[in-house]
Amino acid sequence: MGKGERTLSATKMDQSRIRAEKENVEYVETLGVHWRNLSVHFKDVQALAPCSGDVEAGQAVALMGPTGCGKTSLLNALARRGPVGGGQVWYGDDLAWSSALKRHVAFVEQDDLVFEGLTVRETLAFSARLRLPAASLKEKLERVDETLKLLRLESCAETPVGGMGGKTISGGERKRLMVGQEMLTRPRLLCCDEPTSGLDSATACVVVEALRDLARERRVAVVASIHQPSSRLFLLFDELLLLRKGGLTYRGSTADAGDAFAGAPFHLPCPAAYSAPDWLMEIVVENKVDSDDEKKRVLDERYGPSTLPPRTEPLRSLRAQKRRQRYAAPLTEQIAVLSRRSWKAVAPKVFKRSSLLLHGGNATLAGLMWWQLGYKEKDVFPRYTLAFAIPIAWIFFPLLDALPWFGAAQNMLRKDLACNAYRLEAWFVVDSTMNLVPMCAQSLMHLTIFYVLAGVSSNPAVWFALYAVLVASFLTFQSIGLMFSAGVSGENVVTVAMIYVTYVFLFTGLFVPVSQTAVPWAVYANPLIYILKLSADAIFGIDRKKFKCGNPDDGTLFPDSCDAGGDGKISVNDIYEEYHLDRFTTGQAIVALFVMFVVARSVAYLLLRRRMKQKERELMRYQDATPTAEEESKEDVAVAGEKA
Ligand SMILES: Nc1ncnc2c1ncn2[C@@H]1O[C@H](COP(=O)(O)OP(=O)(O)OP(=O)(O)O)[C@@H](O)[C@H]1O
Repeated sequence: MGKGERTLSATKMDQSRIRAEKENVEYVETLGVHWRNLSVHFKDVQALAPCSGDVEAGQAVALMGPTGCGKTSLLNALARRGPVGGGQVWYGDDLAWSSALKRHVAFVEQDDLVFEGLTVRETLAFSARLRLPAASLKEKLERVDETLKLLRLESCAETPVGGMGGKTISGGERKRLMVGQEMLTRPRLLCCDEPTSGLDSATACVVVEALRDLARERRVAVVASIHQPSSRLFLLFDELLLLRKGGLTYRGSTADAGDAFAGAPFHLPCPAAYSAPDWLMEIVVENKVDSDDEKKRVLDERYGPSTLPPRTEPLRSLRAQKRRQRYAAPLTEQIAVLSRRSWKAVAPKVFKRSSLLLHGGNATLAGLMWWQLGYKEKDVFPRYTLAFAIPIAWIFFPLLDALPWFGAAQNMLRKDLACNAYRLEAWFVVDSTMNLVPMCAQSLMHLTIFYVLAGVSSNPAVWFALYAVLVASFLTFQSIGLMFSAGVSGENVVTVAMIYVTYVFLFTGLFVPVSQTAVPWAVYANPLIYILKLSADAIFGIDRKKFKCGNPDDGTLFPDSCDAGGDGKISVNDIYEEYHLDRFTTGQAIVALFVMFVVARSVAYLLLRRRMKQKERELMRYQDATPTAEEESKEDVAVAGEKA
């Protein structure tokens, strides 16, 4: 690190100290983590056998071991994202876990969850805006620049993170971006779950170099689980914690690890053809280090849970006068940032070629079928069916479009909610509304083509009314789709949606009179009948044109007007009567649709909330259910006393 950079980070530390003092929060410059006899259980499953260790500030520590030995469980316990079954854990010199520590501890998950459509800089900027408390926008953007530099992401800052076709960032850059998102909050302890999984060894080295630099330059305590590292990558770490199912197998410098079992009673020197990490993994996986009682005894003497002294002095909680607000950004800022983020994903869909072709093609085909309707008796029935044909696409597509909504968003949502980036309500309103924008544009194009080709009316009010019907239609059916998406899991969601679509098309009263069905109320619960009514109101009611009777010898559906004695004109009232369009009023149809929209959207939100809250509650249980400092100190002294 150059002199200039050192001065820069010294200034940053001073700023952090001043900010902490202003907020009357205890300033934490570094934060190692220490654990003694720590174990993790899930009911009867022991996920992590008792083990002890330390990760000091400024150290990069690798966590290795066979699959299922408890690496993730250990990381989760240290970052309080999972249960701590037993033993002691403390932070820094003497801090017990408390919710005030949360902001100093970051966790990088195994999955690379990025919001497709954003660039690297935008991803960091949106995270900064949502996750940095009370800093000005300028400060937040400075933090983004600093993070880009720190993780050597400057050269790809303007490259999309994925999803838009064309150039996107590499796997290694993605991993560094994940670390960068966590580094924005300047944590003192960083836990990474398999940050190199899926990367080739050269790219993995770049990621680990970034972690090591972070540890050295920023005095962050870094602990990362790692699979099959190359020798070069392995030696980038200062220390190794090697786990096996029964506990810790090695704890010490990575440089000495290869020969740790060369002597008696193990006699397992690293063969010349092997790299140290490969050799260590092999002897652990094949149980070569604990194959007899003598080896077990020596292992326990060297690395067993009681080889590091427990803490006997009381612990204390981090002093934080103000109770921190749960969300760093106010609701308005959350909505503004989420809207911009969502818009980035939605904007390319508005004029997506395939969608324009689909809806333009459908409208043209339909327009050719209902070609240039007039106002004669023969046009009455086509105009009636037109009331059905115009909104039909805006029932199907919004419903089907909404089905994958929750499945696609849930992982990202879980990650963002876990770090309190925004409220679920804010995301729900913004995301579901933004997804309507492409529909608004495409339905407008669809209606206009269809309208002109079919010669619906020269009265622009008819066009406006029909567009309003389409908006009502996709609002209602999108809400119903969201409800299915949030409430029904897996493949069943498509099955349920298809059954619902069948119901919507059958229970209209068009095929069998309502009174003759076994469940007449089911017709009235069908949103389609209200959409049909409103669509017919626009076509006949707003236009209010009379239709010229045809030749009476051909037969007529409107004998009162067209047989002898009639005036030769079919009125709107005759049409309403013939097609039972006066079953309910326009006002009743609007109210019914509005109620259905509100109910479906509210149920969708409640179902989503129920699903997300289960996970969130679990996390909060680990993060917030903490004994007071006094209780914890008593407990720790008692544990230490028992051991002594
Ligand atoms: N929530 C849970 N409920 C029940 N058992 C669990 C749970 N989480 C983990 N386990 C079990 O605990 C053991 C340790 O799991 P953990 O994920 O910590 O291992 P790991 O070393 O990280 O594995 P991998 O390298 O495959 O990711 C495994 O046997 C796992 O099945």
